[in-house]
Amino acid sequence: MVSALFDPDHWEPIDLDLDDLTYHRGTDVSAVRIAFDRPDVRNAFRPETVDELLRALEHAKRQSDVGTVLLTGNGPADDGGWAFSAGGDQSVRSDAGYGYDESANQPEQGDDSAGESGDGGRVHILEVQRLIRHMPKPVVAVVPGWAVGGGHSLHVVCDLTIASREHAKFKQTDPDVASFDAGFGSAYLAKQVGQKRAREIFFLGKTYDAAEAAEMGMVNAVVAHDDLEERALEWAETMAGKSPTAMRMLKYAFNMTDDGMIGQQVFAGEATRLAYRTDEAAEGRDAFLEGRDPDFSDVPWRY
Ligand SMILES: CC(C)(COP(=O)(O)OP(=O)(O)OC[C@H]1O[C@@H](n2cnc3c(N)ncnc32)[C@H](O)[C@@H]1OP(=O)(O)O)[C@@H](O)C(=O)NCCC(=O)NCCSC(=O)CCC(=O)c1ccccc1C(=O)O
Repeated sequence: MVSALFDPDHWEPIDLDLDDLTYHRGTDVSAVRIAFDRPDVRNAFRPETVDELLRALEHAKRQSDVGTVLLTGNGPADDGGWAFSAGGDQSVRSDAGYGYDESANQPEQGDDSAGESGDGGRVHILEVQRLIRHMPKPVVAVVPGWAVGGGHSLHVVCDLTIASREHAKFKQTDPDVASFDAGFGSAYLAKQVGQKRAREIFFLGKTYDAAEAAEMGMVNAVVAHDDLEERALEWAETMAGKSPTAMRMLKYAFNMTDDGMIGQQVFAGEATRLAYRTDEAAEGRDAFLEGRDPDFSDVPWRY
């Protein structure tokens, strides 16, 4: 069983040789489902999990017939607990970051998905955050249980969050374990819930249920636990019916005001891609290739 909330009728597996995640593609909806699959540690992520997330998200990004990414956590654990993710796996954390399991296969050198391991530890969940942020399609956090620490930050950076009424719980333990997500996990959270609330979440470390999180503005919808994935799939179907270009441009427009020059660059890249489709662009390219001056005389100065 993948997860008690997983409906095998709607999904087929994608084989990326994953151990810490499951990865599926919708059979009748143009969505993928990526799920943490370490329920017995509340879906905490270790470096191997993060490498796999980077691979799965990059794969999802490149599927031009996939409109939505659902990110969730499988469950329940043997003790009945549910989790989206409890953040970085503290059992493999050292003073250099988070370490790989030495007894297992490590990423090969030159494997881009693994990145540089530097002095032996990794703190590369932030690369996952950036991939979600720049994903040219919506990413939905589907939260069936705990979203804690770095797991909380992941739901914050997703475009939408849908949460289990009965089991979803939101909590920031970063300062309890001497960690601090000083980017999207905190500063962007403050844009969602306001400065006082964001500071309360980090400084007091209280636990909030789905209804409280929705009231604060960091959760879009609270759904009966058993209906969680079905509702997420309905959202994916709704979004699949919309213009892919409009959705991509809107996502990047929402990002842009908070993302500085990188936000402008990402949005501008998409604008360039659209401009490349014009006759004007073809004329510029053809003139260069034919060794002549470009003739833009037929191109109107639009207003
Ligand atoms: C999530 C809890 C609140 C759940 O509580 P409860 O339901 O009572 O279950 P437990 O009995 O506590 O846990 C069950 C089982 O899971 C293990 N476990 C839970 N969380 C983790 C974890 N994060 N790491 C390792 N193991 C975990 C727990 O030990 C139990 O195991 P048993 O063997 O059965 O005893 C509660 O579990 C809890 O508070 N968990 C810790 C949450 C936490 O502090 N997370 C880490 C925050 S820091 C972080 O996430 C890294 C931040 C980060 O990503 C980052 C930030 C800035 C720069 C870079 C990075 C980066 O790249 O990493």
